[in-house]
Amino acid sequence: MLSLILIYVLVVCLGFVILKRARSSRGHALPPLLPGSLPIIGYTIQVVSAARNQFRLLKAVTSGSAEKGGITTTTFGTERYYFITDPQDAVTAANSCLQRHYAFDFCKPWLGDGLLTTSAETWKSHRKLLSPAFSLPVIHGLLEVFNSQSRKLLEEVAPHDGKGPFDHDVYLTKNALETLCVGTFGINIIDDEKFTQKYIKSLYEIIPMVTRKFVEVWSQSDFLYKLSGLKEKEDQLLDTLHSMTDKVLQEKKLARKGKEIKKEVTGIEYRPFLDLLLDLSENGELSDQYIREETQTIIASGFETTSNQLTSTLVLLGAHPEVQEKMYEELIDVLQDRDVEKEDLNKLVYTNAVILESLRLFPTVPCLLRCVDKDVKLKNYTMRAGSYCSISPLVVNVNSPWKAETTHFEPEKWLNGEYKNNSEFAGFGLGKRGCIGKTYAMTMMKVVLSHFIRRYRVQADMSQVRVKFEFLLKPVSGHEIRIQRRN
Ligand code: HEM
Repeated sequence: MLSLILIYVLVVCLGFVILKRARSSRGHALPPLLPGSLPIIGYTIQVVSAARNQFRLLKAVTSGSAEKGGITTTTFGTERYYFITDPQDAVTAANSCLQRHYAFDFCKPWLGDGLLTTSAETWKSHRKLLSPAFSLPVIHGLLEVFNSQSRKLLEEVAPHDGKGPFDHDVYLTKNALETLCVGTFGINIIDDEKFTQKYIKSLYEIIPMVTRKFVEVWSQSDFLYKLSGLKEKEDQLLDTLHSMTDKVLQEKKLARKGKEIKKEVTGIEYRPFLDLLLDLSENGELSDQYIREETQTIIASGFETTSNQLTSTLVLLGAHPEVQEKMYEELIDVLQDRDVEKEDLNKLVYTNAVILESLRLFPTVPCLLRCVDKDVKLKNYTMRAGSYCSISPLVVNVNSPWKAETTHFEPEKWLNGEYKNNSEFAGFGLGKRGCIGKTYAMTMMKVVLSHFIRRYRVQADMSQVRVKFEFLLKPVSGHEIRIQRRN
């Protein structure tokens, strides 16, 4: 009797899946199947078995789609996914699908309804409100902070000068968090070293918990999540992460009391991020809750991305001494031994190409996941409403098969026109909902590298580098560098 019931349930489930699939492709030819997809269950086995190695999964879907001409499709559970690596289709998809994938909802207990996680309906007004705080004049106003933070970093790593390899990521992460707080929030709360370390540790722990929820489907049930003890752990981590935001807001409000806030940089009126929000809150236009969520979002998205990209860039430079020397020559030529000023930024063309090349090979954000909430017409296919799409900068950036694990690092290609930093370059995302912090990140990374490479000669061995993917692509071992002070 029990086996009959089981067979009946199985048949009903299968019928449901087939019906849903038929509806999701109705009237439109589907793109080629992602290699490895099985009938009915699609890519479910691969996704579930990749819970602890999502990088392998990302690599498989990315190279599979590139091989099949730039777009493939498969299913996971009852849901249809499109994998896009064709550059033009990627731009169309990114501009048409503004709603992020439901996996971002798993971050909501942490980031609330901030810019990164907010729905497509509310996104436009949030973005309009925050954009002025990331404009060029504001970023130019932060150059002093970027320069002094970079000098601080040089002193912090000095004990490793002339010694063996060390994990520079630890120093870059702390420094980038500090820079973000001083620059974007206008306060230094990082005096409390233990507090910062606890914050960074909690961040490193919560990210895998959140990303695993996507593939470990059982943990999406509140009941099972609670039962497994993971909910309690998540709440503890959230306490630490939220206390950082509270500390930032508390200190900032104190610092503003009775103080005239700087209004002008380069003759154009600007407001740093947190001042802009607090001004609006004093006028009653924004709630405290909104400010808290946006502050959390900027902390979460603004420091590990840049530090991570810098970690990879230094490894690449360390493994390519000829590139490093060429960059050093440019830096000496433009800057000699002084700080970076705003007029210098456009003159550092080779340094700029080095950063872009690092973003091409090791895109810190290697996957853009969106909901397809209406039919979207691409060059040769139409994505059906009610499905999901994944765009991978890994291949979009080069329009050729996967190269990220090779040591093929050639910044020159950005200068001779082979690669173009145009609207199809996906290192900072694509289209309207791309990275709001792009100018901040590019400027900050340029300043840090300009100080670092002028002070130290860097050595690294790329052959041992191992990376992982948990929202961000991150080197986890073999990425250590050696430094030697230049004369
Ligand atoms: C190397 C550094 C960085 C890289 C590679 C990077 C990359 C990206 C990418 C690819 C996206 C789009 C994600 C998607 O479409 O799903 C994005 C969005 C975003 N980034 Fe960045 N980012 C960097 C630095 C920053 C910084 C410094 C900040 C803030 C200070 C920031 C804040 C954000 C925010 C708030 C969003 C969401 C934008 C929106 O939904 O409108 N990022 N970033």
